[in-house]
Order: sequence, then C-alpha cells, then structure tokens
Amino acid sequence: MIHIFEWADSFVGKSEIELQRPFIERIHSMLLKGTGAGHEYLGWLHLPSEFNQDELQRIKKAGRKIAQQADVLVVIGIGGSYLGAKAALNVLQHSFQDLLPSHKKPMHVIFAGQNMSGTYLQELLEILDNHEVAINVISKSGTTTEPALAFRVLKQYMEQRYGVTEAALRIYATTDAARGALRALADQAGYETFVIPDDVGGRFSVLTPVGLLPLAAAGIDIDAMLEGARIAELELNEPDVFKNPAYAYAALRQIVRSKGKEIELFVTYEPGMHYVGEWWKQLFGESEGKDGKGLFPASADFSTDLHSLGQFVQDGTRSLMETVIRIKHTRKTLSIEAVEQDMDGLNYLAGKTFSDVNDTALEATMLAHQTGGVPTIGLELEDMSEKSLGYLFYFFEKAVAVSAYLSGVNPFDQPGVEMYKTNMFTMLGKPGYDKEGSTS
Ligand SMILES: O=P(O)(O)OC[C@H]1O[C@H](O)[C@H](O)[C@@H](O)[C@@H]1O
Repeated sequence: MIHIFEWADSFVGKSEIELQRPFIERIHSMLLKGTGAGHEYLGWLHLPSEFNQDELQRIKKAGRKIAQQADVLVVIGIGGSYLGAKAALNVLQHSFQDLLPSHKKPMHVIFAGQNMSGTYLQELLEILDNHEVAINVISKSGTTTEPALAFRVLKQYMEQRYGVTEAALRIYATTDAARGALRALADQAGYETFVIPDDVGGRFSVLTPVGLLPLAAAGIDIDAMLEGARIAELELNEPDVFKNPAYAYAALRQIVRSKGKEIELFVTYEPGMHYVGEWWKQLFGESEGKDGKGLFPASADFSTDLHSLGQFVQDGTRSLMETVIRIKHTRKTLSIEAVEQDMDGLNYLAGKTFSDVNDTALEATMLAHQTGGVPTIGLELEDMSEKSLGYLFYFFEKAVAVSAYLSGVNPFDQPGVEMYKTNMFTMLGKPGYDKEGSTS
C-alpha cells in the first residue's frame, strides 16, 4: 500500500543499500525478539493484529455516545496525545467540513492543551456555550503541564454548565492504567476511562484509544484504519531490505545522513496531509534526535511552499534531503476545461485534471531538487482512505524504529525533552524544584 517510487538513486547506489542488509536483518530479529534498547516499548509492533476486541467495541460505543451527547468534542492532549488524531482528521475529513450543511456535518473535534495560550483557551470557552460539548482528556503520563492546565479550566467549565454529575458523563479520560494525576482524578470523578498500554510510547499511540476514540466520535471508520495497519504489520515483517519499503526508507535516509545531509524535508502535495507531516516530525524527531545524532525533521506543503521555501530548497545551504509523499488516487478529480477566448492562456491544460497538473508539479520539482543536490525519496500512498492511513502510520513507526537502531540510538526514549521543563518548573516555583534548576 506504500511503495518507493524514487530511491534517491543519483545519490545512493544499490550496493550501498546492499551493505545495510546484515544490519537491517539483525535489527529485524532484535525487534521480533525484543532484545534491543527500549524493548519495553514495543507494544506498537503487534498492536494492530492483537487489538483487544472488547476494548475496540467499547471505544466504538463511547464514540457513538459522544456523537449523541455533543456536536463539539474537545480533545485535550499534546504531542503523541494529540497529533495522531489531528493528522487522521485532517486527512479523512472534508476540506471544508465546518461549512458543510448541518445534516452532513460530522462531530466537530477541537483540540486544546496542545499549547499554553490563554487567548486560545479563552476564545475556545467563548464559543462552547453555543454547542453541546463532550471532552476527551488524553495524557499517558497524566502529568503533562499543557493538557493538565487546559483540563483544569475545561473541567470547571463543564461542571458549572452541566453540573458535576452530568459533566462526569460527558468527560472521557485516556491515560495510564494506574499511574498519574489524571488517573486518580478520573477514578475519583467516575469518568469512563481508556488505557494507553504501558509498552506503547506516546508518539506510537495513534492506533490505541488515544487516536481511536476521537476518531470514532467523529464517525471515522476505525476498523478500516486498524485493518490497514494489520496489512502493514504483515507486509512489513519482511527482513529483506529490497522487499520491505519501510526498511528501505530507513536504510536510504541513514545512507544519505552519512553523506552529510542534516535535514529531512517531509513534503506533501495534498493539504489534507499537512498534519501527517506534523505527526511524522514528532515520531522521527523524538525517536532519532539524541546523542548528537539524527536528521532534523521538517515538513513542507508543496506546491504552496514552493513559492516561499522553494528557492532555499533548490539553491540554499546544501544540508537537505527530501521525502516526497505522492497520493496515487486523490479523493476528488476536478477536470480543467477549455474556454473560448483563452485570455489566461491556460487552454493548453484543457482535458487534464488538477491531479494531473499536481503530479506533474511533483515530478518536475523532484527532478529540479535532485539536480540541485537534494537527495529525494518518493513514497507513494494508494489513497487518503482510513485503510491507507492505518498502513501509513504503521509504516513510519516501523521505519523509525529500524532507522534509529541503524544510527545506534534507542528509538523509544526522549530524555532531551525534560531539560526545558525542569527550567520552567524552577522558574514557576513548582514544589520540588530548587533554584539551580534540578529536582530535589
Ligand atoms: O501523553 P503525555 O504523557 O501527556 O505526553 C505528551 C507528550 O509530551 C512529552 O513531553 C513527550 O515529549 C511526548 O513524547 C509526549 O507525547
């Protein structure tokens, strides 16, 4: 369901990929046997095929209940507890869904707790009164500052508006089975809760209740998404780097990195794919960017950004490589028609579709960038359906695990994100943080 249509072959020789074969095979078996660094976080590996069916039914049931209770679902979460659902909604929903006639309008999912802006939260509160509201608060640790703070405000709003008992029926918590402040709070208030498995890290959690509950509430076919991921789990369990596109992608980017490239630009040509780029940035950034290593993950929406970043990509500092996502079948096809006077000079495009033109832009740009010294990998995704997206999520999870191991780092920890938090807590006077910026 994903295939590599461009192997950066003017920069990477087949023999160089061949050299990676033994390392990849070793990593493949390390993943299967669970013997690598961070092996206690391998729950995502068999999640699609081993998904607990009772839990799945409960997610779908809660999704239906939310859809009956509310027309706005506020999902509170950050990082891995936000980006997967946001990406999936961006891919799968109508580009202008807010403006659809009301009978066609699905549940409106709004995100909160993904920033610390008082303006954002205050303005969210201002619009909620005109809607029926439900909340899904998501935090694996149950202690992350941004979502905890947003939940404090929104919980109070819900209790004042609906009363404590009714509010508790409209709040759903997704968190650790036993640990964290959110678990204690949810148990005490009697919210319906969903568990993020211990062995699934936040950025790998899109196919757990973290991603699936908001999506189910929005009417997304989560069975199809899991089905796509199951196909990926099966197909991408192939040890041969030349037969496994996730492994080939991992190998290619490491070879390119070893030749001095420092930034990987994740490029999409469909606006609906924008947040897949955001999700991908966390997955690759936190999994690989450590011990002084890693490609800095950046993203761009072409052709839009060709009119802003294009100059740099073509001609600026030569530190970039590019990964381009091509969608084989777009959701809609719009044909370009000839007009009588051809004042705009576009009749030469008559008979083509927008997809034809967009694809040509993609090919032309790839060629130009490769000529300009940007190694480019092209990944083709079948379409923008639930099934393909499930496949894509799993594809990148598998690829990043192998890629990080190839570069010699533990893919499953993120020690570097703590330092700013320690400074911030010290500056804010959080109990337990002393003036030197270390926990006491
Ligand atoms: O789900 P939570 O525990 O609230 O974590 C939310 C996010 O914040 C942390 O700082 C981590 O860097 C991320 O990996 C995580 O996804």
